[in-house]
Amino acid sequence: MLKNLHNQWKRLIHGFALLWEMLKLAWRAQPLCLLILLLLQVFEGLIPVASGYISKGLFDELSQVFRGIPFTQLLQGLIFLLLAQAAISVVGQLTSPLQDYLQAELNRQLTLSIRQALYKKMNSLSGLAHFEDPHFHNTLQVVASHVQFAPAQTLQTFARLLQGLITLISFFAVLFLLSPLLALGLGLAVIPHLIVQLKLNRQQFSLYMENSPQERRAAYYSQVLSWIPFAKEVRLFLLGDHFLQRFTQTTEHIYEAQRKFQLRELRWQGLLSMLTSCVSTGAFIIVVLQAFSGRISLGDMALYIQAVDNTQKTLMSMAFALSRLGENLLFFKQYQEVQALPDRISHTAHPRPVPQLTQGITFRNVSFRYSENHPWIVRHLNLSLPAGRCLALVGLNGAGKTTLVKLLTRLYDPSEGEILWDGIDIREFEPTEYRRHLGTIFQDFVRYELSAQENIGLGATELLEDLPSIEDAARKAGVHERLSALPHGYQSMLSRWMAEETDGEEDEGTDLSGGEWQKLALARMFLRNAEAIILDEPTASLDAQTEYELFQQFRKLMQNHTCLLITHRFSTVRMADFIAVLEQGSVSEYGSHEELVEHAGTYARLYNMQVESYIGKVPVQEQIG
Ligand SMILES: Nc1ncnc2c1ncn2[C@@H]1O[C@H](COP(=O)(O)OP(=O)(O)OP(=O)(O)O)[C@@H](O)[C@H]1O
Repeated sequence: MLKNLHNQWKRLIHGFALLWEMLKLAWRAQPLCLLILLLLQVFEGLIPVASGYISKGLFDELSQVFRGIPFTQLLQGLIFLLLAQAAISVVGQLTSPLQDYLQAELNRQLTLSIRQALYKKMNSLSGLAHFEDPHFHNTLQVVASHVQFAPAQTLQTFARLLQGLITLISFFAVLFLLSPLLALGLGLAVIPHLIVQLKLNRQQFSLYMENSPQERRAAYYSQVLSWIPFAKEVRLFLLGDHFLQRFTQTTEHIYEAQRKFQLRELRWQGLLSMLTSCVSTGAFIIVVLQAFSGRISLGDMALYIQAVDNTQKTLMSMAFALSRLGENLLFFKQYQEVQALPDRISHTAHPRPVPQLTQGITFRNVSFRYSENHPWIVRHLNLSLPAGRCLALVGLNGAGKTTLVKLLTRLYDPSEGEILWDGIDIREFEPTEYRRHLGTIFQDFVRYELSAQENIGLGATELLEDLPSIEDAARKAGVHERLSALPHGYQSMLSRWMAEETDGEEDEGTDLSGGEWQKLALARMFLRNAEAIILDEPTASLDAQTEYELFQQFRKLMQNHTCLLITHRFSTVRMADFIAVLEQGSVSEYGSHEELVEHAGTYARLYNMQVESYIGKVPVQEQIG
């Protein structure tokens, strides 16, 4: 029991420490608003006790009339009391809208600064590991679902607590003067409330964490049902009802857990309300008996009855506010957890400047697995990519080609071994600085729901407004003609979902074909003009002729660039200076196309299989000649 109380106490202290942190953020966001709000709360907290004293005065005046004192003698006091009551009422009414405005302004600033800090933190995580960790997403789910309202609610609740505390202290002092025992009894009656609320808070937090994966699943199903990328397949595979059923089942599962918790809460609150009623009835009886025995005046009785009533109500509302506060502070705790996450990519205290690549990139004895519970994907791999040359990486599905790209781009660091850039371990560079030297396209490149110009311009944000450079990049990727012919040229929105007015004209938005999008992604990479180019299946959606033409041009354009190319199309692979075959996590063959064909190993087998599959359609000479 004592240990339990101690734990509850520790949690309460921790809750207040979190609240203090939140108040510091609010102070930084809008100090003046916060200060005025707090002063207004103190003022509002004193109103009930002031009203209580005015009531006492009125009742005492009234009892004097009953005792035969002429009304005219009492008039002056009566007018003063009525004016004071009117003043309190008017000021109370006036401060209410002001309070609403200040609260809203403070909420806006605080929510914005918390969201900014959250996304800044996300941006600072330079690796992918956290984004693929389910625990991280559970935490993020709680933060993301609360960030819109939790800071505001926390402040409101804090304001209510402060106001309640002022009211409580003032009435408590009044009651203490009447009977210290009575005041103590009322004070002690709140302890069970507090213990139960803290316990319920903890259970609610566990409920959030338990429900978090389900919430994510439900959010995903609702995306599948309503987002454009899923619309085609959902309709053609008739998946609508299936996903609706999954969504409903998952949501009902979440609701069931919430229902159980709320019923438990209801039971406890019912019990506590009975306790409160007993205590306040006892207190009323004591006050009334004191009045009947003549120990206190009629006005005193009115004041004490108000004091008992208000103390109880305030205690109840404070206990409720504490539970709200607890819930919202849990959000803040998760937020702090996200803020404290270390980047899983190593950062050196004294990063070295990234030199221009003159010798090449070398993988030296590199091994990698996604986590200790995952199998090795890359094992003791050695590979070199000479500067200014093009290396094609070949291997079956799942051989680890994309994983190598993730290592080279520092989305992950190798578990063992090192990757060298002109002999320097790439971990000695600052990741962002290092990435400026890379131009990378993944097979799952992003189709930004933005204009054509922005889609290319994002390759080098400093050139976002530089249309000639963007057009030049589009020309290199062979997509300039298509983009120029769009209704609003490069300003056309490549989205039917985010379309808006362009140059004062209605733009319904448009979409590109898969191959055109791929060319656009290539244009984005060309705009970057990086010295090392990494292309992970950049041409999967291009037709054979376009791919052939593009690579002819690509070789010319990339003459002085170092290039790592991953593709399953051997017609493209053979254009590379070197080819490496990846098997069972390491390089099994390395050489030029001719050397590897002659070697008659895996490469030759895969190459011949692909050529044979074309033979019926295209003359052999055209394929291998
Ligand atoms: N984030 C991840 N977490 C755990 N395992 C992963 C992750 N990403 C990839 N893998 C596993 O690593 C292995 C290699 O995947 P990778 O994407 O590197 O292969 P690939 O050679 O590029 O394949 P493909 O030719 O199909 O694109 C696969 O078995 C895959 O299941």
